[in-house]
Amino acid sequence: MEQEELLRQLLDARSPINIESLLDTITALVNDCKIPVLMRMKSIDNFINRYERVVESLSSMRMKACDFRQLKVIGRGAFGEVHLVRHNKSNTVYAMKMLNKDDMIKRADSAFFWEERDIMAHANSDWIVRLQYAFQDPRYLYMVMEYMPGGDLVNLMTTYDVSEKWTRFYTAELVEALAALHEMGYIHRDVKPDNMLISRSGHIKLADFGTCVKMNEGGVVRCSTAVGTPDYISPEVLRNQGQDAEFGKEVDWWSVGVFIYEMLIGETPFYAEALVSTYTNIMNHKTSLKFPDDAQISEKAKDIIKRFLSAAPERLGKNSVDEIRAHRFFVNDEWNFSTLRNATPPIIPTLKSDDDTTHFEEIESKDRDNQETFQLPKTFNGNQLPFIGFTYSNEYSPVNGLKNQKQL
Ligand SMILES: CN(C)[C@H]1CCc2nc(NC(=O)c3cccc([C@H]4CCCN4C(=O)Nc4cccc(C#N)c4)c3)sc2C1
Repeated sequence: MEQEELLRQLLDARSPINIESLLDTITALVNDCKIPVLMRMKSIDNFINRYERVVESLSSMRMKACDFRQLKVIGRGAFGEVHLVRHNKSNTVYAMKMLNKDDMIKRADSAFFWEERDIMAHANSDWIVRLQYAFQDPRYLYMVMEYMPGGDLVNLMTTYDVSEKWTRFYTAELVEALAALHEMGYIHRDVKPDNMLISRSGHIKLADFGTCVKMNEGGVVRCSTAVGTPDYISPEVLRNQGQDAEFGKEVDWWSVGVFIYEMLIGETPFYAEALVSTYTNIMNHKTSLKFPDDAQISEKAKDIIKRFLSAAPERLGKNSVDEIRAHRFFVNDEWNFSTLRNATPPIIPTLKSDDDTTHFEEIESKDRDNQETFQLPKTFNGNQLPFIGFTYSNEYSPVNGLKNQKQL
């Protein structure tokens, strides 16, 4: 029986001792010990002599960056970039996010990517960008994700004057996407147009889950760091900065209110030159929330914005997603929440090819990966340990290969 159970864990993509994780472990150990000062110790020198070539040949057989052709930089974040790439073997185009391990170690910030990896790997939802592969080398983590050729909603808002009809459609899709994420037990905490991407069909998906956090059984999160982008952050997350605060998924519904306002008015409701003034406006939202007199915005749009931009206990969505879906702002004669996925989106991206990037801003690549920025550590720091278990494949991998064998 133990044999069976052990074999099951080796083949289970979610098990910490699945084969991909064990291969990560031996690779990490060799990379962390293969430094001259450590190899003066006999036991380490013997270990490296036995395993160095094993790990080299292993790495040549596993997925690596050069299996992909870099086509274009399509995005940049705090610890890395997203590139449009083409997989040499399948010729398929993907968005490949690269996170710099050195930066994460230096900033002691090397755990946020687990939620992003797990959500995109296991969501299996039309509303969440899918992870095809995750792999790594001594310098970077790589997430190979589906390419969203329509770009993000920031780009859409700067390209078009968004009508209430369009806003209704994108807000409904955002509500469904957040409902799916909350259903998985996560709060996003950084909902903003930059994280809503348009697929080839014109429907949107949530992306960039670095700020996500798992709710506990009570559906709340105890966490002091205020994470998120100032303009979209809810008052309760702001107020409790530093102290151990408890908040729930309603923080995401606040951001939906900011999103609707921004699409209809053209700027965020609490924007101010100085950051501290933005915070003050958010804390005093009861008095600071204003609609410009010349804004063409319907009463029902104003109402839903006010219902989202209210204190947590009475915020729309606090009790259920259905109370959001029932709001009269969404009433229209073309779709409802159950037919939304089949409705015709406002914009269907016109694409000349599968690697068309016209809907993404030009970004020059910061090619910092020249060697000198990468100095060998002086002693064993275990710098590769935080990344063990990150490697994942949505399809063929040693794990699935073994699973498909008859004898298992
Ligand atoms: C402070 N700690 C705790 C952490 C809080 C959360 C966090 N997130 C980070 N994130 C990053 O460092 C990062 C790197 C590249 C791109 C992107 C996004 C921002 C720009 C575009 N982007 C993105 O993910 N795009 C994307 C994603 C999926 C598909 C497609 C396509 N097509 C495009 C983010 S660093 C960091 C620190």
